Amino acid sequence: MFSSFTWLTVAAIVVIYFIVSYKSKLPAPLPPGPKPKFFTGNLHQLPKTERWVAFKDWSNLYGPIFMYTVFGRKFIVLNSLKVANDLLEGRSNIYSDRALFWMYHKIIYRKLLHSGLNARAVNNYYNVMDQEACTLTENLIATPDDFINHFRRYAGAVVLHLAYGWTVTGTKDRFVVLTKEAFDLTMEIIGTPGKWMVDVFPFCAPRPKVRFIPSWFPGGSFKRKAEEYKKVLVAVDQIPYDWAKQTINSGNYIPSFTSQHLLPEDGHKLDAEEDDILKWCSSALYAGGTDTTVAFMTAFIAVMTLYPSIQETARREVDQVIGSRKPLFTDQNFMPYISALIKEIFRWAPITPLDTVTQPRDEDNYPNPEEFNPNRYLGPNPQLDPRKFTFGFGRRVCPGAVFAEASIFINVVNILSHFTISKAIDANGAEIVPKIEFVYKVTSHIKPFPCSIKPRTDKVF
Ligand code: HEM
Repeated sequence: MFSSFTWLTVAAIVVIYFIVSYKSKLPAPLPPGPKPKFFTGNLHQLPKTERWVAFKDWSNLYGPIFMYTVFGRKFIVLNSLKVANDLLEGRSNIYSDRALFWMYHKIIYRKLLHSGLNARAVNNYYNVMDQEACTLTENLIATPDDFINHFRRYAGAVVLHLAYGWTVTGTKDRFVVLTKEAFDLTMEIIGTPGKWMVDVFPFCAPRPKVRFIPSWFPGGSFKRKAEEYKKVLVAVDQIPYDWAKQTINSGNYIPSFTSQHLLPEDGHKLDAEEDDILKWCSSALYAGGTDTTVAFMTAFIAVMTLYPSIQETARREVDQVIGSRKPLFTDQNFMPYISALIKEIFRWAPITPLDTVTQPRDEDNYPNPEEFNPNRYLGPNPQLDPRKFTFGFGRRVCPGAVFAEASIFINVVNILSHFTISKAIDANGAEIVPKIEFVYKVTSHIKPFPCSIKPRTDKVF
């Protein structure tokens, strides 16, 4: 017979076993954060523009990892470079996932992207960047106030060339219009938390079980919209890709990311699945490569408008190195101030705010963080290079970083070499100081602002 002591011991072991196994099944605890409201979460506390202001306060209260919610969606913020590096570089195998939309066959997908955009591959695209930079100069001379659209045309043209070997003609170019439409829709869907009922109540996603939600149901318009979106998003994946395949098969094609993978040097033929992934990669290039470049170039013009003495220092270096010739990519090695200027724009006007919004305003790495000052990166004790975070971390790092930096460099130098940027003048003859406001979707942009971009009168080309 067992003694009562034995029974008690067995009972205690069983209870402990159940507690331990129950706890091990519980999800890991979520980080702390501000108390959300029942329906809207922390939306009321999120600033519409400089989000890092709220993030900094929350970080002081809750530590470098905290969480906020918007209409039921949870956002975890890593508010220090150390934490981001530890989790996203050191443990990237568990912390690099994205929403399902982005996870599609990720290994092959990333391999293709990185091999198509490494430094050697990017060499092949210098010519197109150069040609499109000339078109940009012509456009800026013709209609300078339209500078943001000109940047969009530039970025679209180089990326469509890179992805498909397509040459953009005019502003109403077929593929530019198609890809822009798809991009805007994507931003609308994934960039505005809680806009769609499906975001707020994920169970409304158009799965067979919930198809019963009628499209006339309040908030159910996502279903109608989803059909429209699907048409555009399928078209943007398929139409340029089919065109590229057709020209590649005809033998009369411009080398591109698509041709590089459809006709690999080892003669390997893609199977149906690889073909699908390649199609998806090519359209991801547009999504990743255009808006980011436009955001950077817009910030560059804003900074040049606000800080004429920085513009002068930068232009002096450009003139010293290139004189009246065209800039070359190798000129970067001889332009430390321009490199510092580009780094400071990356820090001061972060392009991918969800990844990097707080790091640029981190006082430990950047004393007096609000000040725009390229000298941070010059001299014997340079401050942290913002490219360590602006292009993301670990497995999710931007595959287009080399391409982006080359493209940005050539345009910054070209514009400084050809134009003077200054404040616009109002009807009373007074200078208009542009108000810098950021708009957030997936990327962060400075809102359109007035300025004057005029061809230089002090230089003969
Ligand atoms: C200033 C310019 C750019 C910045 C700051 C930037 C930044 C980033 C960041 C932070 C990510 C990772 C996003 C995440 O963690 O989910 C990313 C992804 C990506 N970028 Fe860039 N990017 C730039 C330009 C470009 C260009 C020019 C291209 C193409 C030519 C490009 C292609 C991509 C692609 C395809 C992805 C997705 C990669 C994946 O899904 O694994 N980017 N970019």
